[in-house]
Amino acid sequence: MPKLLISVRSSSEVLNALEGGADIIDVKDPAKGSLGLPRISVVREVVRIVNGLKEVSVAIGDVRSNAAELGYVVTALDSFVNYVKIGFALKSVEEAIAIGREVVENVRKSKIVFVSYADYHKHSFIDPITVIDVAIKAGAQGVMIDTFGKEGLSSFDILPRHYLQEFVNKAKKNGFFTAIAGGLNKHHIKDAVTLGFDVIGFRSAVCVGGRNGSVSKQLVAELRNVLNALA
Ligand SMILES: O=C[C@H](O)COP(=O)(O)O
Repeated sequence: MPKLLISVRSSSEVLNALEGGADIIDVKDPAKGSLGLPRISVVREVVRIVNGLKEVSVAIGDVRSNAAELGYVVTALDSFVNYVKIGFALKSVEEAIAIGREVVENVRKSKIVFVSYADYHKHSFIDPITVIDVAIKAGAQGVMIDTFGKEGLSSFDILPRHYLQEFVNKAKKNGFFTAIAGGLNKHHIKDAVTLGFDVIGFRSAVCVGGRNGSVSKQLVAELRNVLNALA
């Protein structure tokens, strides 16, 4: 059964996510973008509350250039979180490979997830299947699709099913685990399972008060129940 990833923006949301049935607590700052880098103090507090009971991932930004800070960020996060997610908000494959290598070379224990955007076309970013090629060259462990824009369209609204299937097949053939998020709701879970994604991620659908609101235990539990019913 795929893992249920729930994104939190503060430690006060963690218990609701855990008690609702999340498998992965994903820390990000939604006010700073799709994969907004959270403050390290928030990450530390989340890790303390999760206390090893579940996995923790951290988003390190919708990266647009090979900034020197990247290596420092992943070095700081390595080993105390399970996954580090980096968003490739980039137009150049060569730059993406250089950034991917910078991240991978500075991480020993955490798993690296290369995130691409379903709405890549709108922003002229490299597309999700090309990001798998970047992951092959740079050496990540997982690949993920999310949306860059958070104005309502889901990854399933934007990308055709055959594209998503090709993404999963190519990723698995090359040994990567796969994740999908981006405006998903409970009615997307069955499709994500059928396509073979290993992780399904949510934020907006489990928040009261929108994406910048707060995680509801009941809304997380509803997703958990849908997932369990498909097992
Ligand atoms: O990594 C998962 C994302 O936080 C999903 O956010 P969203 O459901 O608001 O698109």
